[in-house]
Amino acid sequence: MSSQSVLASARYGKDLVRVFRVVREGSWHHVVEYNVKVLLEGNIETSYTEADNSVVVTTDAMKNITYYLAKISPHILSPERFALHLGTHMVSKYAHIHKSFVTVEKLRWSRIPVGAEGQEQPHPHAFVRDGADKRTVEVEIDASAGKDKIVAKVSSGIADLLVLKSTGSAFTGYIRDEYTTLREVDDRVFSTSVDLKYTFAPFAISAPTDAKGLDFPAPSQDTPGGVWDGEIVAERVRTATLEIFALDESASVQATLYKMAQRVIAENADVQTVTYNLPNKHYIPVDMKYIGVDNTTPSKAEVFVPVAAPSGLISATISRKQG
Ligand SMILES: O=c1[nH]c(=O)c2[nH]c(=O)[nH]c2[nH]1
Repeated sequence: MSSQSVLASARYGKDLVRVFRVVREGSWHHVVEYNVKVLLEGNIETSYTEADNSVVVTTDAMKNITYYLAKISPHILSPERFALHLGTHMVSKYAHIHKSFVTVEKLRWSRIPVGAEGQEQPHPHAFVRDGADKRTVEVEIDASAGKDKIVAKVSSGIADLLVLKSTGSAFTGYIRDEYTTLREVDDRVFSTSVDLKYTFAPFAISAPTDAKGLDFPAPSQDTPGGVWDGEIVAERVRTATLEIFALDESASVQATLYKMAQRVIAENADVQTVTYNLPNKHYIPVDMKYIGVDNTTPSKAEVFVPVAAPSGLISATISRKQG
């Protein structure tokens, strides 16, 4: 039995580490809430093949390191930088760990506007969950060429950004054959839950420098508005996505997706590729002919059934043209 199998790959760690951090600037507070995943690769094969736990950094320790860095990292307010800090810390702290994979999901906490109508000011320490969408960051730290030759790959994104428009969307001209029952429409409801991911070019990054490995220098080709300013990029991508969704006279989900992606690439010099996954959440006009009421002609359609399943699923990756 043993000669027939080989350990092809192995990776382990902690998932769903929930952490909330407050940073106080006097009475002006900043807060972040993250769901963190930390996975490691390296010389860990024998823990699988020989029950050798001497190579195991416990997943419990990974959770503790996550909380400790949440306490002391100067990068905690940026999910990109926090993930880079955590990932580089893991490979530099443990000699036999060559790669780390850190995922951070950032939940929305926005300042509550208070004050007289039209003169609202953001509250210094009261926040509201003003959307179910999440900002996501995935970092891969590769130290397999040496602890002084670490390469970082970062991709960021948005998940669960639910949008709907009640006009400004048509769908016509598609293949019509014996399987086609869909009616062509010049006006329909368009709703999707945006899931997108954009990648930055890989870059060299130094290991944490002090004895405890608690800080690390910026990436060598740090550029303003790039991975080091992830919040700026994320806000631009969110705004571009929402604006194109609202303003585009949509010919299809595919065509609107492409316009969103083109704007993301045009506005963010450090973004190399962007991938959108757009479910087409169908809203079907109720047929009321049985009672002599027209609710199916697009201009007369007012009552719809939101259909959870099945949904379309339109996806594409758009890259920056080289050269
Ligand atoms: O925007 C759309 N793209 C499709 O590919 C498709 N297919 C379908 O049935 N409805 C739609 N809508």
